[in-house]
Amino acid sequence: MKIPLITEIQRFSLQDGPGFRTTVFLKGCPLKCPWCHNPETQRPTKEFYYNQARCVSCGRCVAVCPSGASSLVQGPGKDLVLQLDRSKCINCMRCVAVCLTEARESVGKTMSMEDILQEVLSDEPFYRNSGGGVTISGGDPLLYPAFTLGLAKRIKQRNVHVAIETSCFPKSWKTIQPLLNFVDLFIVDLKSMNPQKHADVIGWPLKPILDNIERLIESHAHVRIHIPVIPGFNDSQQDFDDYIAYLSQYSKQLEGVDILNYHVYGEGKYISLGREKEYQYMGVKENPPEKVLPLARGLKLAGISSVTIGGLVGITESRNTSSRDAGMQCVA
Ligand SMILES: C[S@@+](CC[C@H](N)C(=O)[O-])C[C@H]1O[C@@H](n2cnc3c(N)ncnc32)[C@H](O)[C@@H]1O
Ligand code: SF4
Ligand code: SF4
Ligand code: SF4
Repeated sequence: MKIPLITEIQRFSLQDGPGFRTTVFLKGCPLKCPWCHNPETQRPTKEFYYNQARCVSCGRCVAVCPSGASSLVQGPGKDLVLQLDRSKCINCMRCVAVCLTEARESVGKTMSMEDILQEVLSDEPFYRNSGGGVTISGGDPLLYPAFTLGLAKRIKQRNVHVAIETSCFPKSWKTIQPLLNFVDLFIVDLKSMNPQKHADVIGWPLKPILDNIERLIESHAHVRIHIPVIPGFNDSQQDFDDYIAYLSQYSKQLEGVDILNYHVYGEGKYISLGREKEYQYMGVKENPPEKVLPLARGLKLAGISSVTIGGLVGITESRNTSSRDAGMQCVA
């Protein structure tokens, strides 16, 4: 079984499903959404953040670096400054271990299934009181189907609600089907309805994703759709109409749709990972919330009962009640 690194276990999360949740972020994703706010979860291997503001140019990392990726060079004044050449880095993490100021921070932790379970189940009483549970996210949990299945099973054994947040990318339904018995809610991201744009920009075909959504619905799984609305990518009226036309076919079966307006929270992480050059959205302004209202209204008019802008923030529902029945924030 392929075991993922964990980038974070986020407690008291309100946006990754109903109620109070703990979200487990797995490291690794085969898609390449250029706006992704979790760039640290894209690569499956360990890497590190470098926060220049915390660096005191002590040179400890230079002394241990086996590849010459870290060096001290003359700065603009007389002082030496640290220079980091990530192209030489072999991710040995020695520099992280010796840095005393936390200018270097490791991303991706090795954890056993038992460690993860212990941490996520420590908030069981909060889940019961709020109708919450555990969300497995990333990266993409379906990159690690056996691990995700194992984790979901163990959490379900404690009668705790399990959600997974995924782009549903696998080309084979066989990867997803075994999860049906152990996952209470599939939160599926639909990044574009345009097959060409989907393949060109995200690097993955749209068709298998739509097939998987349809199979989930046919299997009576609880499904919420996330639509990230990204400036210049899928925020035109044509894009909105395409989403509405497709999702209206499933208006009665879907739990709901959450519209996620693009935000810039990932910017600092791209810089700390040394990937600012590949982040095409650096400096791109967020759309005003009213930009997505035509999409929200269109989805409501198409008969989708639960449509939110921003996700299920603060929703309370009793356990074993689907979010379809919950009193959630509705728009339009
Ligand atoms: C980081 S993804 C992880 C789970 C899975 N890989 C997916 O794409 O659904 C979690 C959610 O964050 C959303 N997201 C990613 N970057 C975003 C951004 N810059 N602004 C708004 N939402 C974003 C995605 O659309 C998805 O709904
Ligand atoms: S060990 Fe830390 S503080 Fe010292 S030079 Fe390296 S990054 Fe900067
Ligand atoms: S992780 Fe990279 S920069 Fe740090 S010591 Fe190892 S090779 Fe050098
Ligand atoms: S699929 Fe999710 S985790 Fe992967 S790049 Fe896209 S938004 Fe990020």
